[in-house]
Amino acid sequence: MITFDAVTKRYPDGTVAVDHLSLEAPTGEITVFVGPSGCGKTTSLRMINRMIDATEGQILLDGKPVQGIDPPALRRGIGYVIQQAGLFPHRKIIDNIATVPYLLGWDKKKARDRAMELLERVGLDPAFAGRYPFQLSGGQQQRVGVARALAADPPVLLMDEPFSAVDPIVRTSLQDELLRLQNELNKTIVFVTHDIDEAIKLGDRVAVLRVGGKLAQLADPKTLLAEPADDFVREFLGHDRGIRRLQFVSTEGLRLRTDLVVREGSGGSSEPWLLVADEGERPVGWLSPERPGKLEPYGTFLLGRDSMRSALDAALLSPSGCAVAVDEEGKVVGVATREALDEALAEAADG
Ligand SMILES: Nc1ncnc2c1ncn2[C@@H]1O[C@H](COP(=O)(O)OP(=O)(O)OP(=O)(O)O)[C@@H](O)[C@H]1O
Repeated sequence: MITFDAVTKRYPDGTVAVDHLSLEAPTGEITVFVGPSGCGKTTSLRMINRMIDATEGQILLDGKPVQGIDPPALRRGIGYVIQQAGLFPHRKIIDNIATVPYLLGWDKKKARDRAMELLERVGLDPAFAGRYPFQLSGGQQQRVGVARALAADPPVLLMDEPFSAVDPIVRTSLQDELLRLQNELNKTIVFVTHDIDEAIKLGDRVAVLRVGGKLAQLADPKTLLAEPADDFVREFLGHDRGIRRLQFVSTEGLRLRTDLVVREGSGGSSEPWLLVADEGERPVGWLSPERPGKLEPYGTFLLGRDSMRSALDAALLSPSGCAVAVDEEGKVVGVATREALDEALAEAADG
């Protein structure tokens, strides 16, 4: 657990970057610091590993003030990932990853074995081990940065805008990868971003900071979206707040119709749309009895696993306005009609 206890940072020129910040980043969870440019996110993060020292207040690591721990010893237990990875350009990937194990005096073979293990863990081809950073894409370098931070298995990981320099598709896959890794590793992670979508996706808890380094709100993403503390947070969350909230509404109890699912070639119905499924019960397309023989596109969501946001998206992908519920194998479970989606939305708005 990392505890900020009334932490203030005043730079020598008088700028107050962080102002009486008090919060806890629980063990094994991802705590995200988010806020507009200059609100003190990076300063807060760097005070944890003492790259910057607090002016007032204390930061405690599992109850021990970090100010009392020698910085090199402190940083051995804290992995650090920055934007654009910050890899050593003249070292091979394997040696970049093994940086901290080498510093800790591990023997070369053990350090390199560990680096190879991590290379795979972060989803990279072992063949990259012998390359240099410039021979990797930005996203691949970022994965190496994560592997390097994890090399000595530190319990704490600090990540400062680690994915902001890559394109949106690579960014999404890096975020997914981090969540997958965290599932296995359960590190205490503090993650800095200015992107609220990233904060909501990754954070178990999200700390919204305002310029002047004051905490505006600390909450889990669902609560943040449902109950912003004030106008600043509401504005920062943006106009899509309602839609984003649907990410946290389950599709589990959604009312489904199975009578609208038919086999190819079946005819005659008074329904405006029927979903055609193949022999293996997989969806093929929507059929309007008015236009026999012409199948229209469909959208699916995984029942109970995907959120209402995905179900709505699936409905919007089809002229039928209905979403197709499937199971883990992609087989049709039923169809959520507009009425069923409406009901669920009304319930979500109430709750
Ligand atoms: N060494 C310094 N000396 C004086 N002021 C500083 C120094 N470093 C940062 N600041 C100021 O402290 C405030 C907080 O900076 P910080 O880098 O922590 O913000 P941030 O939220 O991480 O911003 P960004 O999202 O733009 O990276 C800013 O006003 C910044 O100009």
